[in-house]
Amino acid sequence: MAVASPLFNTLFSKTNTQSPPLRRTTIKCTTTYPPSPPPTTTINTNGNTLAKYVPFISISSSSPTTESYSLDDIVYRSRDGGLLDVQHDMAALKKFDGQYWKSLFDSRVGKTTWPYGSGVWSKKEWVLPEIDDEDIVSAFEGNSNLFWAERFGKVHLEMNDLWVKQCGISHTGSFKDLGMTVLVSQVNRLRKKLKRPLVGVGCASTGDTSAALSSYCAAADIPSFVFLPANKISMAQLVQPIANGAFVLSIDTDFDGCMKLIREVTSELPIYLANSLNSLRLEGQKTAAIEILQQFNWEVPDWVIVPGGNLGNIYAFYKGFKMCQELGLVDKIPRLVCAQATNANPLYLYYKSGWNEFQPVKAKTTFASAIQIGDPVSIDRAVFALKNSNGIVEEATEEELMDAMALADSTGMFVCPHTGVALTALIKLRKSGIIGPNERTVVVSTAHGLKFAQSKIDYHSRKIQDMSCGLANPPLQVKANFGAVMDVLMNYLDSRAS
Ligand SMILES: Cc1ncc(COP(=O)(O)O)c(C=O)c1O
Ligand SMILES: N[C@@H](CCOP(=O)(O)O)C(=O)O
Repeated sequence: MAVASPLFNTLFSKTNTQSPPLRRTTIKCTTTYPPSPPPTTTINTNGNTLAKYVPFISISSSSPTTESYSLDDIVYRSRDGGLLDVQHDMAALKKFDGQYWKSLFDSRVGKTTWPYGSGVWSKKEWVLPEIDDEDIVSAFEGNSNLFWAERFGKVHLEMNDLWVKQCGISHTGSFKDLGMTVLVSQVNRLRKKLKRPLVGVGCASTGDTSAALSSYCAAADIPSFVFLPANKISMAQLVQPIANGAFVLSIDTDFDGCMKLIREVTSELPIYLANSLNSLRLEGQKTAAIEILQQFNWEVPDWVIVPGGNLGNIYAFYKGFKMCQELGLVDKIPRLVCAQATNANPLYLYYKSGWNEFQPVKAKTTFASAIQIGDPVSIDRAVFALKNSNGIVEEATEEELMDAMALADSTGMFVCPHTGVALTALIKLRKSGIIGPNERTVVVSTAHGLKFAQSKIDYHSRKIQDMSCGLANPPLQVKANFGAVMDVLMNYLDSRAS
C-alpha cells in the first residue's frame, strides 16, 4: 500500500544521523525463583543465568557447544551465521515437579497481579526469568479463547473434538503480541536500565509483526521502524503502525526484500531487530502451546495445525509443548501440521521432496497475505519441529483457503485467510483419514478476521477472478416497501424449506 501524503513524504526523507556504536555487555544475575504468587521457593542459581542464547543446532546436537550469549547481548545469529535459540536452565526448572508448575500457572490465570495476568508473563519463569517486573511492557496478551468449533467439526468434518485457538483475538489482532511483549520488554530493560544506546526497534512485516511492534513500542515510548512491502498488506494492517506512531517505510519490494533490508539496516544502526529471527520473540509465542494444554486441563491434543510463513511460530509451538513434556507437566506432545498457501509454499515443497533440498521460492500474491513469504528465516527451526513431532506439511490453493474461511465463518467464526489455510489442511487430512473423527484437533487461528475484511468482501461479492466463490452470501438489494420485503423473505423461506 503506497502512502503518499506530504506528512509521510517528509517522514520518508528523514535520515537517521544518530548511530552510536553497538556495545556488547554481559550481566549475570542471581534470582529469587520463582517470584510470587504462589509462595516462593528459592533456587540457588550459583550466579548463573537462568536463560541464555545458544546456537540453534546445539539444542538438537549431541555435542553441546560452548558458544552462548547473555540475553542482554544484542545478537541474532551464531558465530557461523546460524540461528540462535533461548536455552533455559532446565536443571534449575526441574527442581520443581510438573504439578508445581501446573498449579503455579493455573493460579495466575485471569488475575490482575502485574505482570502475571498476562498469558505470556504467567509463564515468566519459562520465558524471560530474570527481567524485573517493572521493565515489562505488557497489554495482558494471551489467555485467548480456545473455541470449541462444534458445528464446523460435526457438520462438515464428522469430528467431535475440534477446537480453534483464537490467537488473533488479541491486543493488536494477531498472535504477534505474544512474542512482542517479550521482545519490547527486553529492549525496555536494555535502554532504560542498562543504558544501551539503542535508538529504537525495527522489523520487516507483512502487517501483523509491525502492528504489534509499533503498539508495544508506543506504550513504552520507544521509537519503532517498520519496513512494509508496498501494496501487499491489508489496509487495516497498514493503518496500525501508522496510528501507533511508527516510522513506516512502504518499500517497492516483497516481504523477503524487506527482510533483507531490515537485516542490513539493523547491522549498521543501533536499531534492535524485532522479527522472529530474534529468538526472544519465540519465547513469548511458545506460551500459546502451554496455554492450550492448560485449557484442556493438561490433556494433550492429538493434532495442532499452524499456518506458516516465516516459520517461527511452528517452532514456538513445538518448543512450548516440548518444555511441558520435559518438565513433567504432560507425557507426550501433539503431532504438528504446518499449513502453507500454495502461492508461498517453500516448506511444503521441501517436505514433499523428502526433506531433500530446500529451495526458496518467489512468493506469489495470496489472500493469505501475511504468509506471502518465499524465503523463511526459520526454515531450520520449522524442519526440526516437524521432524520431532511426527509432523506433516500441507498446502492450500487460493480457492481452497477462501472456501475454508467462508465455511468457518458460516458456522459462527470470523477467521482470517491464514486460518483458512490451516482449516484447508485440516479438511484434507480429515478427508484422507489421517486425522480421525475422534482425534482432538486444534487449529491455530493467527489473526483477527476483521483485519482481512476486504478479502471477505471480494469473496461474498463474487469479485474474484477464476474463483467460483461457492459460499458467497451477497446482500440483496430491496425496495423500501413492505410488499417487496415480504416477497424476498417468502422466496428465501421457500427455498430453505425445499
Ligand atoms: C496472520 C499470520 N498467520 C500466520 C503467520 C505465519 O507465522 P510464521 O511467520 O511464524 O510462520 C503470520 C506471519 O508470518 C501471520 O501474520
Ligand atoms: N507475518 C509476519 C511476517 C514476519 O514474521 P516474523 O514472525 O518473522 O516477524 C508479519 O506479520 O509481519
